[in-house]
Amino acid sequence: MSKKIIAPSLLASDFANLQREIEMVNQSDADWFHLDVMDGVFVPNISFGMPVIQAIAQHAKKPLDTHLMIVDPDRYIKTFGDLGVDHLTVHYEACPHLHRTLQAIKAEGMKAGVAINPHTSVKLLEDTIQDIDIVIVMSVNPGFGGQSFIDNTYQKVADLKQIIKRKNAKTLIEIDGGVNADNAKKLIDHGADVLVAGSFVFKSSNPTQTIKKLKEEIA
Ligand SMILES: O=C(CO)[C@@H](O)[C@H](O)COP(=O)(O)O
Ligand SMILES: [Fe+2]
Repeated sequence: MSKKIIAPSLLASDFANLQREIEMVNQSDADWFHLDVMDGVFVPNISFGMPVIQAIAQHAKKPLDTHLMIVDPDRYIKTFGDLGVDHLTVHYEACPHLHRTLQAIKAEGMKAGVAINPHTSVKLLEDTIQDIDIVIVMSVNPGFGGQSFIDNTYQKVADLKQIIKRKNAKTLIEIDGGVNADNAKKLIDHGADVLVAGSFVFKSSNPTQTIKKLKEEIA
């Protein structure tokens, strides 16, 4: 069985001590950094953008998994590539020419991801799945950390796993939103490969230990 991945979301970290938070993730059992970019249009919130990611990239020693919650993401693909981002995920709902967008991301040397909102069926990815490196199944409505996990995610993960198998694709399934020690193992059992965790990690009293426990939970 392939290695399961934990990606702490810096959205829930202490921005006033960002370097310290990055070092914590560097030293921890976490595998990736998850970076949430929000534009205040696609989602009703604004997080951080290029200058902050540039600063993060200077200190982070693990892959940068970047989740764009923005309209018209094609405008910035080259910029994110130049910043050294490793994975660039766009929203299905924001891309009228998804196949073209995926090719453009790969042409800049990044892994190409597609995120789907809770109301978006995994069936809509059938025709592009072989071109997608990562699918982020949103288990909350995007825009904010600290929300409650939506239960029908389990079924979506199982259905998506079937599509990936049937199409002989190598796509990773990533779950984003409300992930904690209570749902982590069940998500993996349904077919997830990557779990994003924001509040559960950074709002805990010992984030390093929390990451370690999550990793043990899904091992
Ligand atoms: O993309 C998003 C929210 O839109 C996520 O990446 C959150 O940052 C996850 O935070 P928690 O739900 O784990 O607190
Ligand atoms: Fe995210």
